[in-house]
Amino acid sequence: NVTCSSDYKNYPIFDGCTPKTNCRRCVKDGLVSQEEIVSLMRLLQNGMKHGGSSGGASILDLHTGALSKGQQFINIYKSLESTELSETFPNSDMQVYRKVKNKILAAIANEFGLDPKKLHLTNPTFFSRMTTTPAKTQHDEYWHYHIDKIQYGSFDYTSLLYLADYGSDFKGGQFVFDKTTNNNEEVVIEPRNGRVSFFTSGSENPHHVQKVVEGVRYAVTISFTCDPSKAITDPLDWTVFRSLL
Ligand SMILES: O=C(O)CCC(=O)C(=O)O
Ligand SMILES: [Fe+2]
Repeated sequence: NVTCSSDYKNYPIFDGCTPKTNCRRCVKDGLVSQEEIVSLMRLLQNGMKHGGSSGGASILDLHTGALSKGQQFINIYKSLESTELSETFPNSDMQVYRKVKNKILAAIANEFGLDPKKLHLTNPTFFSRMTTTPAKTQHDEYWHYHIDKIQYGSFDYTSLLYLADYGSDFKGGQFVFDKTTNNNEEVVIEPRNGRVSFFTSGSENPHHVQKVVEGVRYAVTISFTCDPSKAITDPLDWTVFRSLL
């Protein structure tokens, strides 16, 4: 448990959801199965084939279609044909993505004693790939100290799902909760395949990612808000998506 910051007061408050006196950090293993990890890695790798940053950090956002490419971002939903899209992101894997998101939402609601209906997915929610390639733009500089609520605004609860193992798939790249005025100790989270870490998004939980010094680090940032006006929807099935074109 950590003492909640007052960051949340600068935003609309949603009773029974907005962190007030119950701020925490939590790590859970075993929530996501190896089979589910395989599906998520397929989505990530298939998507990255069509892009990838020229620097060390690439993202793929399945909600907006944003994909790092070179020094910029493209919208993969606009740049691929609909048949290519359904091959790149099979519906069965997209279903796993939605299911895993719902499991994490349920775990957060349970941990914080919230009604899961009050918690909504928000932007940005994205896959990340971090490598040792030197940064070319600011977007590649993933290692900076930050506070999610300040950086992203809508976030109230941040979750991170790791898709690679620290120590074997990559070296460096540990997640660090930095010291605060109330908390004089750094806490390091070791990324592990299938490990889910979640925490309240305010200044009580400042953090950074150490630079990756070897190998490739894969993760998903899955973000939640209490503000229904900041909610985003799940990516659609391609059969539905295509019928809308
Ligand atoms: O990948 C991680 O461990 C942390 C990423 C992060 O801090 C963020 O997306 O805001
Ligand atoms: Fe963060």
